[in-house]
Amino acid sequence: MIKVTVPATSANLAVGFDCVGIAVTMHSSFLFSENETEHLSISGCPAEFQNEDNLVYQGFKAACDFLGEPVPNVHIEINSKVPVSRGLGSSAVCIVGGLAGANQWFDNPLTDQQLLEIATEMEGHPDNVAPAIYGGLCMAFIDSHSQVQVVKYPVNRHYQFTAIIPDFKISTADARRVLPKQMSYADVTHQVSHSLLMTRAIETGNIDQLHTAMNDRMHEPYRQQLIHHFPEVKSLCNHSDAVLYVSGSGSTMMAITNDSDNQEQLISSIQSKFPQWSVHAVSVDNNGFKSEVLSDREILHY
Ligand SMILES: Nc1ncnc2c1ncn2[C@@H]1O[C@H](COP(=O)(O)OP(=O)(O)OP(=O)(O)O)[C@@H](O)[C@H]1O
Ligand SMILES: N[C@@H](CCO)C(=O)O
Repeated sequence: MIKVTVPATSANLAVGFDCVGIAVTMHSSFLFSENETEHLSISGCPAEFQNEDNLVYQGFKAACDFLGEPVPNVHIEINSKVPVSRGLGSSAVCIVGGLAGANQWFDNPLTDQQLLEIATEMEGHPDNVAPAIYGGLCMAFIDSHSQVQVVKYPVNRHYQFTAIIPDFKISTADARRVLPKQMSYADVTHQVSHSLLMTRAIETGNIDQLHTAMNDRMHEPYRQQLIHHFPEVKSLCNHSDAVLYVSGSGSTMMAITNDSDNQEQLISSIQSKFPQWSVHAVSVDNNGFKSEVLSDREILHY
């Protein structure tokens, strides 16, 4: 039996739309085993995803196709801690999980770069799949030769991340539909300068610079209409000196602090104002996905 563990990812970091994402310590795991009765069965996820269209299976199949191998009859057990359509990269987690499961099945012939290329094609943009594969804060883009380039940036160890997860979904497709088709030169200049400052402030731990940097003009102004209570959350963050951004395409909002008292104060203020939401303190996952073949003894523990 094969086990793959994949971290959730938080994309965009405000001014890094479609090219920056960070892996965090919230994980989903996937078990792959031979299926002796049918070509596919899936357990552990909502019934609506227990079919051929399941993204874990689609990833599994894509890797088999890439390798020119017949798709094995498989049972997939999903244990997902990453909420669906909440801006924490659940689709990227599934795609990377399926690709890595098939790769392990055939003794890992694919490199991480090849997994990245296939995953990016499936997801449409690399900002979630890159950190799910490599861990840490990744800047990733498709270059003029159609290759996916990735650069990892350091994250200052004094920062704390808090995922504020509302009780409603926003699908990425819906959140992309509200975006304008064009930007002015002035807005592009704003975006480039602020994203450079963002990566620098993330590295140095200068939270004042991070406040200045995370002022997005590409997507957050348009997506805030989909995230009820964004202004109230922002105001609570201001009281705790926390920087706030829309994680991926929402609905999760990610807060960054550099003082643990501020983080605790923020968590308790969000919990009392929005008791139906979940709030998680998370750290950076620097490793990315992990795949392994479980021993008989380990299988017994499942
Ligand atoms: N546990 C799961 N089991 C099966 N499919 C899942 C699971 N979690 C997510 N998915 C798939 O991922 C889709 C959600 O992807 P979507 O891009 O809308 O949101 P997201 O990836 O969570 O958010 P974002 O890309 O903004 O971080 C679901 O419709 C489903 O196809
Ligand atoms: N960069 C993507 C992340 C969500 O998949 C977006 O904001 O639409």
